Amino acid sequence: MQQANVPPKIVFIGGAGNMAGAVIGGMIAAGYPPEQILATGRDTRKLADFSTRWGVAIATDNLQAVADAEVIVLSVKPQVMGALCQSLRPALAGREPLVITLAAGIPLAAYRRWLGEHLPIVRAMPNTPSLVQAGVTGLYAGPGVTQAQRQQAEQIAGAVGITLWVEEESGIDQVIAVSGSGPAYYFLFMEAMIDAAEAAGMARADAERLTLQTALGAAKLAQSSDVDVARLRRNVMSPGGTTERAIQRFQRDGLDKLVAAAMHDCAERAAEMARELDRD
Ligand SMILES: NC(=O)C1=CN([C@@H]2O[C@H](COP(=O)(O)OP(=O)(O)OC[C@H]3O[C@@H](n4cnc5c(N)ncnc54)[C@H](OP(=O)(O)O)[C@@H]3O)[C@@H](O)[C@H]2O)C=CC1
Ligand SMILES: O=C(O)[C@@H]1CCC=N1
Repeated sequence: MQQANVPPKIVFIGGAGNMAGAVIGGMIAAGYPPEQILATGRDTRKLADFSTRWGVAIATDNLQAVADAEVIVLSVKPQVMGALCQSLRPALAGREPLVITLAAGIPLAAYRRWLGEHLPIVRAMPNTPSLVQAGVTGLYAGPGVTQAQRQQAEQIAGAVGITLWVEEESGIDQVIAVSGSGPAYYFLFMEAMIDAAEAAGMARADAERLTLQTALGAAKLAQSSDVDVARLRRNVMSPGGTTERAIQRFQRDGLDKLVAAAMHDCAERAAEMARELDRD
């Protein structure tokens, strides 16, 4: 029985991986007690390093790890999720811990098949900036998830950034295309700017410093501003000036169509992954 004011004991399966690691790091930075977190994995060295960094408990035995967990976060790659869930099933029979899955492209129906119909399951789609508490997490609650369990999911995701609950499961694929995969789009754009600045003669370290601070500044300005991003862009573009010339090039070469097509491909890949599961 959970004591008043003690946050739930959470087990992260695949806890030292990129995504769960970012969520755990962000939660601890936000004050979540590390002793309430258990991270599992297969690589003992990686787990030990992770535990040294964050002070959380670690384990390689998933079945033992979930035995008394109130919340179980599944964060393995989609390709191994089915086998993992089926291996957990015996430990979950007759119990109803909240299961939160971070995986892209696996529908709720598959978890219900693998784990049992009785479990309350939330699909969450976070992103790696959760590590610095600047994350975004999309959330979708399956059947049987209680209001208290929604709040538990919200408490975890809300500790590391902003949250958005979607009413339809397909909304998770839209969240993937915007914020789940989105950090990689910005990193790609930054890489391109750094490479171009270096090619034009700037020292790489200077190019990195200027590019990152510009990205941060633009995002902060947009977040604190009461005008939209199109207006902020126009504020930088003096008529007949330098920015206008650069923006004209982006627009002439179809940046908006390219972005829309890439986001479409991203969401479509999530749907395709779900179809591949059905064929297995
Ligand atoms: N990366 C991202 O930006 C995002 C990822 N996601 C989702 O998060 C999930 C994890 O992705 P990501 O963190 O990038 O992948 P990683 O490969 O970094 O992490 C997965 C972890 O799972 C562990 N693992 C594999 N098999 C088992 C097992 N049987 N038992 C316990 N642990 C196991 C691995 O540990 P070991 O090395 O010890 O085997 C590894 O640390 C995916 O489903 C992905 O769709 C969602 C949103 C964003
Ligand atoms: O690329 C992927 O499949 C995962 C899901 C969202 C971000 N990374």
